[in-house]
Amino acid sequence: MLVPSPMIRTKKTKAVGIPTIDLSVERSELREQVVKACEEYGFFKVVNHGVKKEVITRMEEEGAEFFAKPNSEKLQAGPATPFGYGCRNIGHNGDMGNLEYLLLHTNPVCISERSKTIAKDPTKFSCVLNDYIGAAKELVCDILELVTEGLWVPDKLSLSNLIKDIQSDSFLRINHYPPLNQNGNKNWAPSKNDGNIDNNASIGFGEHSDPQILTIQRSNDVGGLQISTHDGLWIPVPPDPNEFFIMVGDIFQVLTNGRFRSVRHRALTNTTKNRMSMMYFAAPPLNWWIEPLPKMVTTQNPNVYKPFTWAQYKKAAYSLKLGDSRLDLFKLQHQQQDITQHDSP
Ligand SMILES: C=C1C[C@]23C[C@@]1(O)CC[C@H]2[C@@]12CC[C@H](O)[C@@](C)(C(=O)O1)[C@H]2[C@@H]3C(=O)O
Ligand SMILES: O=C(O)CCC(=O)C(=O)O
Ligand SMILES: [Fe+2]
Repeated sequence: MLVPSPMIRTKKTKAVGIPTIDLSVERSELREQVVKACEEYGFFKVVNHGVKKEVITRMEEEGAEFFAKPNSEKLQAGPATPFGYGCRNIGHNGDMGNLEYLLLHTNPVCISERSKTIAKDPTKFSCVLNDYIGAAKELVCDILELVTEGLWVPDKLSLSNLIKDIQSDSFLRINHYPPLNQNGNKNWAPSKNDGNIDNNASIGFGEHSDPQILTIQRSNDVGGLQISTHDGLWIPVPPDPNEFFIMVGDIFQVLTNGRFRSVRHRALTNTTKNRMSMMYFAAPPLNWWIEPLPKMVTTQNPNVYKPFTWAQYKKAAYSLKLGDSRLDLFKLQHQQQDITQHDSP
C-alpha cells in the first residue's frame, strides 16, 4: 500500500505527494508500487527499509566531524579529481555550487586508502563507511530485484548482480551545505566562477540527473532537495533523516528503454542551518555493456538507445556540464553527434 504523505504545494500551486513505499508489505504488491513510482516520478521514499539506526547515526557523526575540521585538514583528503574533498567546484567543467563534499569510490580498498587522509582514526572511519555502503548496497539490490520481478524480467538477479560485483563502479558522496547569511553570502572567499551562480545564490547543487542506475539519498533534518516533475515544476522534498529516498538514474532509463525516466533534481541551501546529505550512486562495472533489457523492447516500443559501456557513458557525462542531457547522445535516431567521440577511455 502507498503510505499517504503530506501534500506539497509548489510555487506554481501544484499539490504533489512524494510517493512513499513501505518495504514491509507483501511482495507482489510491493513490486507493482516500485515500478509505478519509477515510471511516474523516477523518485520515491522508502520506509521500513531495515537499515539499522546505528549505521545511519555513525555515518552522520563521521560526516559532521569531517566538515567541522579546519580547511587545512580537510584539504589533506586530496582534491576530488575524481575522489577526495571538493569545495564549490562540481566536476571539471566549471560548474559551481554552494557546498563542500567528499566523493569516494565504494570499493573497500579505496575506502581504506582514502580514510588514512580523511580521518584521525582511519580504521573507525572506514568501518563506519563500509557498514553504510553495505546497507545502501543491500537496499539498492532489494529494489532492483523488485523491479526485475515487477517487469517480468526472466533473470531476477540480472541487475542486482552488477551492483554486487566486486568491480562495481558505485560511489559514495557526502555533501555539506553551509547556511547562507542574510545577504545571500557565505563565509567562503569569492571565487572567479561566482558569476555562474550570482542569480542563484541559494542553489547548493544545480539541476541534473544522476548518470548511474539508482541513487540512495538521505539527509539530516534540513530540507533542500527538490525534484522536477515531467511538466517542469519543482517539488520540495521534506527531509526525513530516518528514511531513504530513491532516485532513478540515466542508466535505468536506458535499461527500461525509456519506461522509467531519470529524475532531474537539485539541492537548495538553507538560510540558517547546515544541511548534510549522503548519496550512494549504484553503478555497474566500467566494462559492462548497457542496452535496454530484451523484455523492454517490443514492436510497439522499439529500441531507443545504442549499446554502450558504462565507461563510455561516464566519459561522455564527465565531458559535459552538470545540467546537460547526456542521454540524447546515445539515442539511436541521434544522427548529428556520434557516440565514437566518447569512445572508451
Ligand atoms: C559536472 C559534473 C559533476 C559530475 C560529473 C559531471 O561532469 C556531470 C555529472 C555529475 C555527477 C552528478 C551525480 C553525482 O553527484 C556525480 C558524482 C556523478 O556521478 O555525476 C557527479 C559528478 C561529479 O561531481 O564528479
Ligand atoms: O544534496 C542532495 O540532497 C542532492 C545532491 C545530489 O544530487 C548529488 O550529489 O548528486
Ligand atoms: Fe544528484
